Amino acid sequence: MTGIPESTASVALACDGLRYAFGETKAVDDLELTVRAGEVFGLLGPNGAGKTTAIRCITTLLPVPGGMVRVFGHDAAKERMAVRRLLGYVPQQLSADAGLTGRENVELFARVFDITRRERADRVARVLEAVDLTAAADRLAKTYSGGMIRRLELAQALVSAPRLLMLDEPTIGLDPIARTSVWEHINAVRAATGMTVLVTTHYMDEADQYCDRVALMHRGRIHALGTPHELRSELADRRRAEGEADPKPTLEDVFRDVAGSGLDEQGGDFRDVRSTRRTASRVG
Ligand SMILES: Nc1ncnc2c1ncn2[C@@H]1O[C@H](COP(=O)(O)OP(=O)(O)OP(=O)(O)O)[C@@H](O)[C@H]1O
Repeated sequence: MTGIPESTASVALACDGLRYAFGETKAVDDLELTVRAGEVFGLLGPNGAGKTTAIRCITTLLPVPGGMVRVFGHDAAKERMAVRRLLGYVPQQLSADAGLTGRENVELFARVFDITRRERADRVARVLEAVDLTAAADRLAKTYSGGMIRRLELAQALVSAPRLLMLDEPTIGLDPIARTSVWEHINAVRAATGMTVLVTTHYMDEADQYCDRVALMHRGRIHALGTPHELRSELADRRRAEGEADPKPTLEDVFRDVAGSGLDEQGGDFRDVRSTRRTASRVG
């Protein structure tokens, strides 16, 4: 942990001792996490680490049975509607309707968020433009590529102008060009609006490149936290002290070092991108 005191104004998300269990399985186990306003924060971990469960608690889709979650100071257990209004959420599962056009999909979300009729068309057009889907807006989503669908889902989440955008594995199953495009759009919107982004990913190279800070989660807890550079440098220093000549650890090396052999016991892997979740095939 960084140990830097955070003023309330600069904190987008605070989890304090968050716990969530499915029966005997402690999915989230005393999670301590602070995400600063305006940063892109990566929550990383192997399959089953507890990332999605934590995200569901933060988004109020699951209750908060133990500990505390605050989004911009609002208690996720007691002020659920206030928290929901501040959040945009792109889940792992498909959230676009293949039988609607891109524009209709985003309009649906605008209605759910009670955006007035007068404002709606303009807002929908603006977020479609922000994710580069203006030209394809009136085509059915089932004709979109995997990358376009992810950008459409991004537009759906952005239409309510969230202050905290939560993305659960936004680039899973996409080719490298589509992955870069999704990240470029996330970054452009962040630069334009100052929103905070919390993202989970199994792609360590993406986390290294695009996240301001990352937390390495394993078995429901955070085991390391810092900028990707800090985490890599710490491991390099340790390896150098152990006699390695010119260590150049990757973020994946850091995670293997933190999680140890437990990773293999769990059968989890950072690159375990299940083909069944391929975005394109989910829609087709
Ligand atoms: N609905 C559920 N019922 C029972 N156990 C569950 C349920 N959802 C998750 N779990 C268990 O809780 C633990 C955390 O799962 P979770 O999906 O939060 O992990 P994750 O880090 O998001 O994994 P992935 O990277 O595969 O999405 C795992 O042991 C999982 O098997």
